Order: sequence, then C-alpha cells, then structure tokens
Amino acid sequence: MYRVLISDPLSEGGIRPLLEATDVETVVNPSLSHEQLLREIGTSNAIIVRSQTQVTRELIEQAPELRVIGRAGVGVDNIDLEAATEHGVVVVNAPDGNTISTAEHTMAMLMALARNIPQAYHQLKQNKWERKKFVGVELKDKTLGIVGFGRIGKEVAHRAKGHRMNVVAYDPFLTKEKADKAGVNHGSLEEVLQQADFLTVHTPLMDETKHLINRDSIQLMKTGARILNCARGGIIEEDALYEAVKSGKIAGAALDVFEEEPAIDHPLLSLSEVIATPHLGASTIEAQESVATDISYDVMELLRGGTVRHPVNMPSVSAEMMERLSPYFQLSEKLGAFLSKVVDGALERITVYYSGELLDVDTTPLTRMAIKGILQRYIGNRVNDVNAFKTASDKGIVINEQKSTSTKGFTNLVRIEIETDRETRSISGTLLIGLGARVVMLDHHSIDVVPHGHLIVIQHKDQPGAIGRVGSLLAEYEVNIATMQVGRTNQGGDAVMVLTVDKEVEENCREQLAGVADIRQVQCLTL
Ligand SMILES: NC(=O)c1ccc[n+]([C@@H]2O[C@H](COP(=O)([O-])OP(=O)(O)OC[C@H]3O[C@@H](n4cnc5c(N)ncnc54)[C@H](O)[C@@H]3O)[C@@H](O)[C@H]2O)c1
Ligand SMILES: O=C(O)[C@H](O)COP(=O)(O)O
Repeated sequence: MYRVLISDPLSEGGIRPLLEATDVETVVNPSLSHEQLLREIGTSNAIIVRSQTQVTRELIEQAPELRVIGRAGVGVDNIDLEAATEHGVVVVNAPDGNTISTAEHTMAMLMALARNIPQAYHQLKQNKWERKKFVGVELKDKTLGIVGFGRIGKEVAHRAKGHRMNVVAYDPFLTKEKADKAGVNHGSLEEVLQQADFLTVHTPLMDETKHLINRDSIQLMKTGARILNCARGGIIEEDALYEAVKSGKIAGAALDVFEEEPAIDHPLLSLSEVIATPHLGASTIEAQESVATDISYDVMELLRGGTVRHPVNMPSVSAEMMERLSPYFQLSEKLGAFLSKVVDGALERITVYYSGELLDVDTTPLTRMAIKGILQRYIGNRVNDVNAFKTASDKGIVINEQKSTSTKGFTNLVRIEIETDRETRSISGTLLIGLGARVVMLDHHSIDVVPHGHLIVIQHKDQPGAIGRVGSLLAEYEVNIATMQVGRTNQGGDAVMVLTVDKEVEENCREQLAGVADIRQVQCLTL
C-alpha cells in the first residue's frame, strides 16, 4: 500500500483517482503545522503540494520512504530539487492544466490596471462617486511587452492581440521566425523594456530570473509604463518597483505574486497605483481540477514503477551504461554549460560530435547531459538528464548527434556546436586519464582549460600588450589569475584569452576590460 500525503488544498474531483485507488492510502490535510508535516512525511511515499508547502531539505531528509514529490501546478521553486535529486526522490509537476487560467488572470489584471477598476470599486463601496479621478487608458494600439514566451506568455500574447495591442516578446528560445509564426514582434530584453506600455513577465523564478526586472531595467522603460507580474514574486525587484511607482516613472502595477507570501502589510500594497490579488492565477475550478487530476495519475504511475509525462528531475541511465559513461557525464555537461554562457542569440540547433573511444558507444546519455548543461542557463533546474531532449524539442531546438573520426590526436573528444539566430559557436573537450575534463578548443582556437570555477573569456586582436593590460586591470580589482590560456588563428589575427580566476568578476571590471583597445568581447562565467 502506498501512502500519499496531500498538504495543500487540491480539487476533490481532481484527486478522485487517488482516493479510489485500492493500493493507495491518501491523507489529505492542508492545514498541518510544521511539526505535523515533518511527522506525516516520515511515513509517506509521496507528497503532493501546490505553492504553499515548502518542500525543504529538512522535510526531504525526514522522509526515508519518500519516492515522489508531486507539484499540482507549474512552479517548483518551493521544492528543494537538489535535495530531492540527492535523495533519489522524483519531482514531477503538472504544467499544462493552469496555463489558460493564468493567462486569463493576467488579462483581467491588465484590464483592471488600465481602467483603475479595483480603485474605483473601492471608492464606490465607500459611497464615493469618483469619475475624474479614475480616467484610464485604452489597450488598443498600446504595446504589450512579454518577457518569457512559454505556455502562459504565448496565451497572453494571443489574447492581447484580440484587444488590438502590439505585442513584443523576449525569450531566449524565441527566434524571429517563431515570433513571426506567433504573430508577435521579436525583441531583445532591452527592446521589450523600451517599447512596452505594459510589461508582463512569464518566466519561472530561478537564479537567472531573480530581479530580472530591476532598477536599471525599469530606467529603460517609458515614463508612465505599467508593469504586471502574474508569474513569481522575485522576478521583479520589489524595492525598485516601489520607488518607480512612487516617483511616477511607472504609472501602475498589477501583482498576483510576491517575494514573500502571504504578502501582508506589504509596502507596495500601500500605493494606490498598485493593484493586487493573493496568488490567484491558477485558482479556477477548471485549472485546479485539471492539475490535480494530472498529478494524481502521474504520482500513482511513478509509485507503481511507470513513466510520467512531466518529470522535473530523475536520473535514468542503466547501471552498466553508467559505469562506462559516467566519467564523461561531467565533461559533456560542463562543455554545454560553458558554450551556452558565451553564445549569443536564440538557440536553433545543437550538434554534438563524438570521436575516439566514444565512437562505438551509445552516447545518447552524454548528449542529454550536454543539452542539460546548455538549457540550464535558461530554465535552471527544470531541465535534467531525463527531460533534456523533450525540453529542447518543446523549445523547437534541433538536436543532432554525430560520430566523427577526427580526434585531433586525443583518445576521446566531445565537440559541441550551437547555432543561434545570430552565430555558430563550438567547444571541444576531452577527458585526460587521471587529470579530468579539459576544454581543448573554443571555436577554432586551441586552448587547455579546466572547465570549473570562475572564468573570463576574452575575444581580442592578437597584439603586443593585450595580455599585460588585462593582467593589470584585474589586479586593480584584486582578481587573482589562476591560469591563462591564449589561442590565436594567426599572428596579428583573431585571438581568444581564457582565464581562470579566484573570484567572481564584478560587472564594473568586466566593462573596463571590454573597453581595452583591441578587445572585442569579454564574458565572465562560473561553472
Ligand atoms: N500566478 C500563478 O498562479 C501562476 C500560475 C501558473 C504559473 N505561474 C508561473 O508562471 C511561470 C511560467 O509558466 P509557463 O507555464 O508559461 O512556463 P513555461 O516553462 O512554459 O515558460 C517559461 C518561459 O520563460 C522563459 N525564460 C526563462 N528564462 C528567461 C529569461 N531570463 N528571460 C526571458 N524568458 C525566460 C523560458 O524560455 C520559457 O519559455 C511559472 O514558472 C510559474 O512560476 C504562476
Ligand atoms: O506555479 C504555479 O502553478 C502557480 O503559481 C499556481 O500556484 P498554486 O498552485 O499555489 O495556485
């Protein structure tokens, strides 16, 4: 008998498959104290949550029988994925069921914001007939900027076009071709910020998107623009938004989500230009029934040893294959991560070439790791070695795997090539026995770099003095250089410098390096 704990409010109709299963004992209790939760999870094989229950490392470590964490919804930022993976607990979500409800809620907020509906309603309820005070703006011919063009972003765009708005969207996976197909304009993040009369965010919350909309980005926006967040608190820097509304730079904001929830006595709520709902995006009868049904089936399927539609983590390589390939896992993932952090533009195609010792093995798990390394830059922990191929194909990225006889003298070689709508870049690496992973080529330049820690990649012209100037500037910022590699195509031609340094490089320092004569580009990354 499997024991499934449901610790957040879920649709009763949706969880019926669980309640009716003869091999499942379902415990529903959405009002457990922290201590009760720790006790209850101790004997459970699965827990199903929405966004309230924080599935922390502490909780996971208290649960020796836990095999599955089910999220009845999209966002998994309340689940410690690292701890779950470490403990072999599969995390699965139900991302399809609440798309429409959240897109509709965003539209409701957009219209309420444009026409001051909550504020006017509030006045009228206090027996005040105010008309002059609540003059709004039309949506027609205004530009809606969308940051994050996934399931919800796309549905919002579709609806905004129905209101005859111009839509401009930014998403690292959105190419011009895909934007044209969706009938929206394609822009960089800066262009979207600059053009938007209304800006709405629909990305997940993760390291890459934390405070994506901050003081600097708000400065790029039109004075009088309006901002919406029906995705996650934390994507927009709340202090910066508060100041921007206070100063009149931003005319108003509509928020469904907050950095800390429940948001009680929140400074933003004291501003009359800010309208808000308490995280209601997915709170419709239809969405709740749909996500609860999806997650009930997937949790049961996993407990019974089957496969699921939306795994969020889950290693799946056979023990035998693991032994042969595991030394290469890290190499492939690091090469992917390295290249993704230097490549510019929307991803279109990833090709992974294998040679030497890797010619006669099934390298699919390595390609999976390479894709995971690449996509993690954009979607964080939501891509893993199980869902990597599917995530890439969902994003319209073409994946190729090829075997090549060109080893360049190495016993094994992995080469990854990424094509974007702007450029094609490549990286090659090898596994040196006893020494570990090495990057041996970046584009056409031979180098020898350990793909680990803080790195600076500098594209420059091969001229005397360039290395010295870089060294002195880094010294001014007290950045210690651990290793430095220079590769060039020919004397006086294009060259690349790859440095490993002992600490993260500040943006100021990067900008100054980029300003040095003969330097074309400076990119700082941490692997
Ligand atoms: N308010 C609510 O109740 C509610 C309901 C559902 C979902 N959500 C939130 O909305 C988010 C989006 O949901 P979805 O179903 O559309 O997810 P999705 O995965 O389909 O789309 C997210 C998109 O964001 C893009 N993205 C990632 N990093 C980016 C960046 N730095 N800049 C621009 N775009 C970036 C991704 O490429 C992806 O296309 C969820 O992660 C969840 O947190 C909130
Ligand atoms: O990520 C999600 O699916 C939404 O934020 C919904 O969260 P909820 O299930 O707590 O309503």
